[in-house]
Amino acid sequence: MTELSRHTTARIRPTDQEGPSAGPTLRVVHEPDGIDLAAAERAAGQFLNALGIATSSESMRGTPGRMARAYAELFSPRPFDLTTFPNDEGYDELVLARRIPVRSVCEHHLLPFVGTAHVGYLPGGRILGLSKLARVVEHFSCRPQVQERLTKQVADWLQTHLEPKGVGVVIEAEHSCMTLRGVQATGSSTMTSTLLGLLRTDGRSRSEFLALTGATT
Ligand SMILES: Nc1nc2c(ncn2[C@@H]2O[C@H](COP(=O)(O)OP(=O)(O)OP(=O)(O)O)[C@@H](O)[C@H]2O)c(=O)[nH]1
Ligand SMILES: [Zn+2]
Repeated sequence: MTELSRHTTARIRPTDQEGPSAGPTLRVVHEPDGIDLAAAERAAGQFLNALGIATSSESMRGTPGRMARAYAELFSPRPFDLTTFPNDEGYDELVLARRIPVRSVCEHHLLPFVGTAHVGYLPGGRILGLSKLARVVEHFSCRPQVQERLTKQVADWLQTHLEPKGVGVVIEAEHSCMTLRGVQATGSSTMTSTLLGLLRTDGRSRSEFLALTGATT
């Protein structure tokens, strides 16, 4: 079973199973392997105590529970409908959503990385509700991640479910594990990209996409 299928369920409602694969009511649900908040709270308390941090004061008594709920929230994306519309006008130029916020957690240190994503596609038979580009980014951000995988998962998922002529994803993010601690490279950011279909193979489309995202060829 792939990483994608293990974590992500895309359901088509029974009333609407006909038409292209990305029909108007494709329900996207993330099913984490199982969140036990009580166990997470106990573990968070032990973790803090093991680091010499007492949790007995009034102001910190609730901290293990808050930690458990905070991480559970970071790992629980909101379900959404992947709404698409027929491309009746045959629009065949780039659709690009820029500066979509990215908030994720690196899987090595469980520290946040934050930045922006530029997500674009060249339409095929259907166009996508614009907000869904940001929802797909959120969907794959809400789990322990590496930026390279996040970038590729967003692109691959759109390619599979929207079937456009091309997809491009560029992410620029600051990893707090690299800025607040460790090497302490304050202000550094990391860029990653995935280009698929015509955005990968057609020189003009590729250059246009990279120019509009501010990335260089
Ligand atoms: N490729 C990649 N690496 C990441 C990402 N997020 C964090 N890392 C890196 O994961 C690596 C883990 O390396 P380790 O040597 O095991 O961890 P460490 O001793 O804490 O390393 P330092 O951060 O260098 O102190 C670090 O180099 C992090 O910068 C990511 O999204 N992609
Ligand atoms: Zn890290």
